[in-house]
Amino acid sequence: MYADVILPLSLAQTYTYSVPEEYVGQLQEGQRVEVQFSKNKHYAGIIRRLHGKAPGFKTKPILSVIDVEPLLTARQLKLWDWLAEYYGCTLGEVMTAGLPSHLKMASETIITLGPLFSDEVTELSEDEYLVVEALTLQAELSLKDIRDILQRKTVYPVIRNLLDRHVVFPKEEFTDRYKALSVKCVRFGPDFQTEAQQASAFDLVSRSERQTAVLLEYVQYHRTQPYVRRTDLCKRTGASTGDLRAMVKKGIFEFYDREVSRLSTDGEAAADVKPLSAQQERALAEIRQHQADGKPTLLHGVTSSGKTRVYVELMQEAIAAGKQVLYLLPEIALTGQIIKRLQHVLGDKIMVYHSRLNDMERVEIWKAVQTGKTSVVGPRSALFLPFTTLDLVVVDEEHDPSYKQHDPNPRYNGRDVAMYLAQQHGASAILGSATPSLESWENARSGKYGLVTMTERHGGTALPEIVIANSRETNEKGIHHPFFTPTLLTALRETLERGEQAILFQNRRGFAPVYFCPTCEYTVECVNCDVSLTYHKYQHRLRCHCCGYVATPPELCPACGEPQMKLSGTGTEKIEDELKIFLPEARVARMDLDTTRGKNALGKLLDQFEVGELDILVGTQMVTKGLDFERVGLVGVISADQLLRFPDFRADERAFQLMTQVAGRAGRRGRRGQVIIQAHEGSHPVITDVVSGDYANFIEREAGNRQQHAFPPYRRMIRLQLRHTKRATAEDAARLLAKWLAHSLGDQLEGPFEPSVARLRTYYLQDMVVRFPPAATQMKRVKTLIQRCIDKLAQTKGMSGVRVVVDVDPY
Ligand SMILES: Nc1ncnc2c1ncn2[C@@H]1O[C@H](COP(=O)(O)OP(=O)(O)OP(=O)(O)O)[C@@H](O)[C@H]1O
Ligand SMILES: [Zn+2]
Repeated sequence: MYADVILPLSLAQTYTYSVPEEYVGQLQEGQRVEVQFSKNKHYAGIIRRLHGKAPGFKTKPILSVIDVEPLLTARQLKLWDWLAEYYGCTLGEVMTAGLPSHLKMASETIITLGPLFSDEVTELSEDEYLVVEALTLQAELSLKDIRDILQRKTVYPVIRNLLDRHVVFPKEEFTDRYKALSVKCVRFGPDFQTEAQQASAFDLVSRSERQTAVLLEYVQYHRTQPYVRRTDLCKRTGASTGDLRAMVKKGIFEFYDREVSRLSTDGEAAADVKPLSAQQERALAEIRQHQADGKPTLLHGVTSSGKTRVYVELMQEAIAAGKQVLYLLPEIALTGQIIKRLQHVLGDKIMVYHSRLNDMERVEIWKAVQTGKTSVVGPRSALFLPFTTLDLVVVDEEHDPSYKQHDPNPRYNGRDVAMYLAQQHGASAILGSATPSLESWENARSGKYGLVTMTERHGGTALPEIVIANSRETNEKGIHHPFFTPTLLTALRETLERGEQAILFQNRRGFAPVYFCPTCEYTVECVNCDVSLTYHKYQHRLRCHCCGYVATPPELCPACGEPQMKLSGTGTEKIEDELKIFLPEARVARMDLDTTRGKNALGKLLDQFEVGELDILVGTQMVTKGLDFERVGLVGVISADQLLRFPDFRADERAFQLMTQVAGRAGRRGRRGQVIIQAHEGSHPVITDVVSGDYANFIEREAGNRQQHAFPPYRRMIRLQLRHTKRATAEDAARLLAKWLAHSLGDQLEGPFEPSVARLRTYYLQDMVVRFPPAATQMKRVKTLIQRCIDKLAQTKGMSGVRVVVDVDPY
């Protein structure tokens, strides 16, 4: 008997091993087994198939069985198959993306003793004991070391047991594992424990209306909530922390820190949700109709129309029926308010899966999901969890480009995989956005999806007023500023005077994207990539935004020796910097990749903005995503032209989405918000549609353009990228491959050509693009052809080192 095993490698789909007599009858698909790969390398692989067909080579035996029960469900294996097939990658690459590293073990995996380990952990087997003893002496060991220590070939089952019992840990996740999050809460002080004492507290505060209100609210709120957070109490009564402190001084209250798990709300009771508005009721009824017809729904609701409340209603229902829900979000939106809102109403029934979790937390969620009782909110990686009773899949902000994984394989689109997953489970699916992607809009138009629209903002607030400021505008002295028009500055001042907040959007981080010599026009470029280095003022460094290369800015021009290097272009850092000159009093913070790298940095920033410790938030596209703040009165788009100039067939769509989304952050409650878009080309049709909020007009024109120029979704698209460290080899390979492909594809093939960044991380790049009609048979034909040609290239003399990256739906 033989087993085809998936290994975390990108060579072949599976690797065949023989099943030793002792394991026959024990093995199942989806189980992990330990196998030897090369001479010295062991892996935990996953059984994909068991069969009796001997391969044409001598097989190695399976060394040990790691799992008693399969780790992967049959559905997951099918999903993996589909991903590998559709996106043209290996199952091993899917495995690498889909399994928490805790569950992948390989010879080089390093383990250490867990910090909670004490000698009291008994019931260690003899082998386990040996490992633990070695670890107390040596701090860390690789699985290979352990094989030597135990003097046996197979150590994975031993390690698995130790991992499961948290005696040992894979090393990578040692950082901040036990840092529990805590929240400040309020409770009665020791002298106010009885009802009589509590009644007397009212006398103590009778002179202060505010404190009386706080006390009253506390008593009532505490009836429904096991814990009362300080911030909640302040919010509900309008009291300040100072008011509460005064009451602590009187001994009535005391503050305490309550630890909360980062994974769940720790059994906190779910709160009641607000009743649905008429618009939400109607949307819900329509969604149910589409569900009954077995169709996914596209929920197109303007910004702040209250789409989340609609999802929550459906999620509650599914969860109450004992089923699972998967709520997908773009990664960046995950830190914030939406999580709080979901947990507020769904309590510990929903867990948050995101990239900032450590591996142990991931495994914890994996196991919880496997029981079929836990629902999940997460980014695209949550699609790989072992759902068993999935009933509803929500894809929020479905238009968001970050659903696509660009690198490495599998280069999948989370939204599209979500649709497959939903279908696989017979779950209903909802895609939501204020600016639906053209693909989804087209699916709705063709009747494949049901369409539900919400045109009003919740609470009847008007959509913000959008005005265009000409970038060339000068002030009263005739002076022109490169990125602050007088219109924007005036509006900023007025906003702050009203006590409101502002958001400024510029899609470029750093201080200035170009550092050049005005004398000879030399531009400092990355040594690894064909891009100019971005100047970061705060660190006084030049950085490559493609590969991370860092350099000190040269004082003299490296080409001509002139000492007057200059900066050009505008990044978020520069905007933040210059704001200090125009608005010295304003409290400004920046939100981009550079300021949000730390584990909790982003959450902290958003909290500060929420409670009003900041006046202006300057940021990249991060600030456009799903933020819901009460007091944002103004949104400024620093340069619309920059968004529209992007060299991509989706540039217009992206620009429309970004501007509409960021505009939607303004005036979400109460006063109507204001949006200022700075542009040279203010009459660009995309800007006109953003200003009038005319999605229909925009999308119909966009659909027409794409149809006319044969772009997705009216054509399928596959991009091939060849990479090699020698330019000539990359070019030769590209020419060869293109010749073979063109033979069958004719003018469906474009290229080869150099992409706009022609060298990346020391590799020279050559691109080609295949566009073809969307029939499924075509897809199969093209992919088979591509694979054949790539195989042929690999066998061509001198070309074996050329890497070919296949990207299906590369957008
Ligand atoms: N039924 C309701 N009762 C009370 N408040 C509501 C209700 N529905 C929505 N809201 C409030 O309206 C605001 C906007 O809702 P929400 O954030 O869900 O909008 P959205 O459609 O997701 O917007 P965006 O696409 O801009 O993210 C939120 O502050 C939310 O709390
Ligand atoms: Zn670089």
